Amino acid sequence: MTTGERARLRPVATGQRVRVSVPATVGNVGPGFDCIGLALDLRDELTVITTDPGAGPALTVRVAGEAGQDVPRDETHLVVRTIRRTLERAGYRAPGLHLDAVNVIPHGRGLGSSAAAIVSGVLAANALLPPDARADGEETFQWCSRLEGHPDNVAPALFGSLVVTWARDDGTFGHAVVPVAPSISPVMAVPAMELSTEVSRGLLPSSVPHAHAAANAGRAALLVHAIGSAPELLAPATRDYLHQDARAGAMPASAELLRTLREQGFAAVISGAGPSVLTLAVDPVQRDAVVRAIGRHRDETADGARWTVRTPAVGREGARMEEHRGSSDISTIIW
Ligand SMILES: Nc1ncnc2c1ncn2[C@@H]1O[C@H](COP(=O)(O)OP(=O)(O)O)[C@@H](O)[C@H]1O
Ligand SMILES: N[C@@H](CCOP(=O)(O)O)C(=O)O
Repeated sequence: MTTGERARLRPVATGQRVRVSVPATVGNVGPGFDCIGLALDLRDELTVITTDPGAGPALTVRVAGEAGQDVPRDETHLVVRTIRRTLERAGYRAPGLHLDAVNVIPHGRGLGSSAAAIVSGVLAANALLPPDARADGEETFQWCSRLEGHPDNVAPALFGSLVVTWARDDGTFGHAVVPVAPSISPVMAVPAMELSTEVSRGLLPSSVPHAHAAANAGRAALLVHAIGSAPELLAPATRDYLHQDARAGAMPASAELLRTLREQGFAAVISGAGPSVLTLAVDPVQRDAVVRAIGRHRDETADGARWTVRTPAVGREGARMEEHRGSSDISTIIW
């Protein structure tokens, strides 16, 4: 944006307060590379207030929880950058901004923290705009996907549940939400190490054998059936042929845990680009068995991964956006 264009941006109203909550997401879910994602009930919370810059600093950022010490507090903060870009795209700017973030989603572990940050920023910015300048749901999905690059994270972050996405010929994305069978119980094993999505994507081959592509198509189709109405098929339905082996060298402990769990018949996958390992248990009884199996693996192997095990429910609700008017607690849910 040129200086002249920037000067023409209109300020959004000061004194607005919006709150957004966005779930963690598991990209790929095994064979759904870059196109299937699942929301988990682990949610980042963000409050954004527009302030009068004459009365204090132009930007203040408060962060608690995951990566609280690591993320920047300035204009380079991912949510701040996203808010600014989204306002500018609509012809507006923020006079002064205060952000209050409570992060629950671990960073760089394959749980879609960057998608959650981008979705939070886009929804917050949209709510700060005058109603007639706001983007609708479809436009919001396209813009978030463009900023993030991975619709398999963005779609479940926005809409919840399991979502199948596809690239249209014109470069936009479609999405279809698939209900998840009520008994399905996720188990997430999160290692201490981080792996950036960018680094993990750099390990992928530029082409794959036709037989692998064909086998993968069968498993991805089966996944959509299994997750909705046939959880007993989840183990074969989560077999991937496109990305997990290629990335294993960057996360050997995750690859080893994945192998151990799949050998026991559990539906384990690398979560997103890794290095966390997600298992979709068919019901809560199997979920407890998976947790015990991870515990045994941890005791028997000195892999140094320092696994943390979490059992969040499926995120049946996507992002939630509340707009607060004035100083009262009365809010309107607008997403
Ligand atoms: N809530 C957040 N606030 C600020 N930056 C964030 C937030 N979430 C993610 N990020 C940025 O995104 C990076 C992680 O993104 P990525 O490598 O795609 O991993 P993943 O999305 O799997 O957690 C973090 O290191 C941080 O720079
Ligand atoms: N389809 C993407 C998913 C990346 O998810 P993240 O949570 O690791 O950012 C990929 O496999 O690269």
